[in-house]
Amino acid sequence: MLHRCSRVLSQFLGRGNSKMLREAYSTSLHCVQAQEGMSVSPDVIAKIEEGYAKLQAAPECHSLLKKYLTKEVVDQLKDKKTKLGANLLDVIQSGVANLDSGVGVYAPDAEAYTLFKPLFDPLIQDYHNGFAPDAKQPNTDLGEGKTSALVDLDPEGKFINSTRIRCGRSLQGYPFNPCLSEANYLEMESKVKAIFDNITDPELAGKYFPLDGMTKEIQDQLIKDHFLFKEGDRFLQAANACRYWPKGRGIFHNNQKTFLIWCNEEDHLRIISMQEGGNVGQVLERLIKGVKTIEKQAPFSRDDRLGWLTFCPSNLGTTVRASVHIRLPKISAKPDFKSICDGLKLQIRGIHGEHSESEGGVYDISNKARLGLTEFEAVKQMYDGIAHLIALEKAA
Ligand SMILES: Nc1ncnc2c1ncn2[C@@H]1O[C@H](COP(=O)(O)OP(=O)(O)OP(=O)(O)O)[C@@H](O)[C@H]1O
Repeated sequence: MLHRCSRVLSQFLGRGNSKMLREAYSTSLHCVQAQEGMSVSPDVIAKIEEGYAKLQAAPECHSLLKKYLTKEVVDQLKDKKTKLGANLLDVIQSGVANLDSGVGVYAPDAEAYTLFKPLFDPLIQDYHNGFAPDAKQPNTDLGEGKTSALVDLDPEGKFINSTRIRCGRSLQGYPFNPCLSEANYLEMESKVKAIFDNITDPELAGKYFPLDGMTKEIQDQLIKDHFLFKEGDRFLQAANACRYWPKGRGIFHNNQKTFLIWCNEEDHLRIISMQEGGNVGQVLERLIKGVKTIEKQAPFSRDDRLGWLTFCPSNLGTTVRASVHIRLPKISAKPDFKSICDGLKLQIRGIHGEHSESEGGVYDISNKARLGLTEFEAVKQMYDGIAHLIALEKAA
């Protein structure tokens, strides 16, 4: 049996003192009793083996999961369990259910990254531009003092609709989605809400809107306007990441909706800065201020090798995805558009985010790698790549 205990500290939360909040936070971390001696049940092992066979038998599947879940890896890992009780099936089930996954794996808790490293390490190396098993994420450098170098990419407003930079953070002391209870979700939400209530900077201050109780109209409008996460993502659902929905989920935003924080979607927190146009420097400057404000009050999980820890290995390290919504009608019509973007280490998505299509010729283009480089370098990768694409478009 897995036992979790946590002490309620609501009497501390909500008071406007960040030191007090931080102390209250750290004394309420979870106590988790290890499950030593418990093995993985035969039916779970059978499902892992069936999953492996399903992937192998699917020619349409090109996920990194399929590439790196070899027979040897299955045999080596199928009977392993983390201290919180997560097994290989928890890691692979989304990619097995969704054969069109690009990555196909999630880490149910932080320990999964080390316990299941024969699967994670080569997959991480492949996704993050060759980040080797002995490589180490550099120290955090969000780009303080350097944002003025990122001048507006599109001062005439011909190509870029909007710019967005987000990063993810996991609250120390809590595992990731599949291992969280309903009480965990609610407790985390109340902790971060107290932190949000404490934001006083006029550019950042705003309000938290829980999903539970939000009208369908408001929710749909926020999604349509690109501010809020979608509901019912089949990749997350199959990863067991949507349990107790909408409990503990929500969005904080300032009045202008240029600084936003998602609570308990894929990651515990997603911190987002966005605005219309191509002024990357301004967007990054606001994100830096926001991240520094939040991290003063909440300790986040960071691994010496993998950097900031996230549920999906594609987000490890910096966790930064810096994107523009951009129209490049001439070059995006060319058959080599994707390979040009690959060469610039850029990822193309549709207008409504991952797994969506372009609309009206607008693409979401961002840095692809998030690990093995600093936060500023990740943003700069997008910045330089987009500057190059705009030059190609102008010349086409
Ligand atoms: N540059 C941008 N301008 C406006 N909206 C954006 C921009 N980039 C992304 N978005 C919007 O943000 C929302 C979330 O997108 P998406 O889920 O692809 O990315 P994400 O937040 O980086 O998370 P993940 O990579 O985990 O999916 C979507 O509505 C998407 O259209």
